[in-house]
Amino acid sequence: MTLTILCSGQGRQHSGMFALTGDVPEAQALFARAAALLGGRDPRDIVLTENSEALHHNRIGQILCSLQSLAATVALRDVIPDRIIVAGYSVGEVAAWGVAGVLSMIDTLDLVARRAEAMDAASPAGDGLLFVRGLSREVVDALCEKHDAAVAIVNPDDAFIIGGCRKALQIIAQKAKEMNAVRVVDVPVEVASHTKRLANASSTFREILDHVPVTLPAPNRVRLLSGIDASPVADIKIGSDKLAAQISQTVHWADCLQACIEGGATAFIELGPGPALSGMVTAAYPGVTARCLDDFRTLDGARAWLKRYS
Ligand SMILES: CC(C)(COP(=O)(O)OP(=O)(O)OC[C@H]1O[C@@H](n2cnc3c(N)ncnc32)[C@H](O)[C@@H]1OP(=O)(O)O)[C@@H](O)C(=O)NCCC(=O)NCCSC(=O)CC(=O)O
Repeated sequence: MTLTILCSGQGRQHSGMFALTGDVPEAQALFARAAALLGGRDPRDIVLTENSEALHHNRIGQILCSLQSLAATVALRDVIPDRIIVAGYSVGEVAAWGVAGVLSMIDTLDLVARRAEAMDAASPAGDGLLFVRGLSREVVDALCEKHDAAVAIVNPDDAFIIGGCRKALQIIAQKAKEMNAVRVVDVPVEVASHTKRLANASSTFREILDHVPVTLPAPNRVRLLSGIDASPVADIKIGSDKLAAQISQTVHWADCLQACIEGGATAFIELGPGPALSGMVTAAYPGVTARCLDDFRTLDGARAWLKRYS
């Protein structure tokens, strides 16, 4: 039995997201660091007091999502097995490096903040992401080419995240509906992540990575995957190149999940806000168990479930 930990990307931040992790003593240093990165405001207060729009601003969103993956990991550390696969979706890939022990958790949070700043600096105002399910890759590519957008993330089962300026995304959404796409939804993310529009942010982030201590390969029984090609991350230079490149290159998430399955994954837990990734696993691999932290009412419930795999 092999457990896979999935670290969420932006989009599902919510007021109750720290209900299980906020009081965990081992996570207090992480909450304190996140507060320092958020201008002295405690992330637990931010999620309770700010509206949904504020929680989905790029920099705040990246910090909140990553903080939750890291806090949940320290909270559940005693029941996380040594042998795991770790993969992160979008900004979750940086958190995955922290979860895998390749970066210190504090460095991970700092890096996420710097990544967000580089992306905000590089991003034209009014950019965003759109979700489309039910059209082929060829059709989606053609729509993107025509309207100056690009496939940001390839999800399982003909589901795509498309990045571009909101005006272009509106036109693509309309056309996709006319073509009978099964589902078309705006994603509450305010940058066109994983598209060439953020090429400058990749370069900036690559330089930043050179100044952070990285321990690669990961500990013996930890397999860490790269989002852009689903291969194991084993080398510092190549790994850093890919982690920076993913800011402006398509993430092949369907391939990543398939690599987890081929690597022996029999159960998945999503550590982050919301059920987006665990839901994708359940839909794409019906025989595999997938849960997210938000499925549990208590940390003890999550712990009991994880004990089956430790
Ligand atoms: C965009 C979404 C809200 C779309 O989810 P939805 O649930 O609305 O849509 P969906 O198509 O998956 O599911 C709709 C219905 O179809 C069903 N369904 C699911 N999979 C199916 C399949 N393969 N075939 C047929 N039906 C399927 C579901 O059960 C659901 O049923 P029913 O309706 O019966 O329930 C979600 O994918 C999401 O939250 N994604 C995470 C956000 C994201 O992608 N963020 C980008 C990160 S970028 C980032 O992080 C930037 C950075 O920093 O780099």
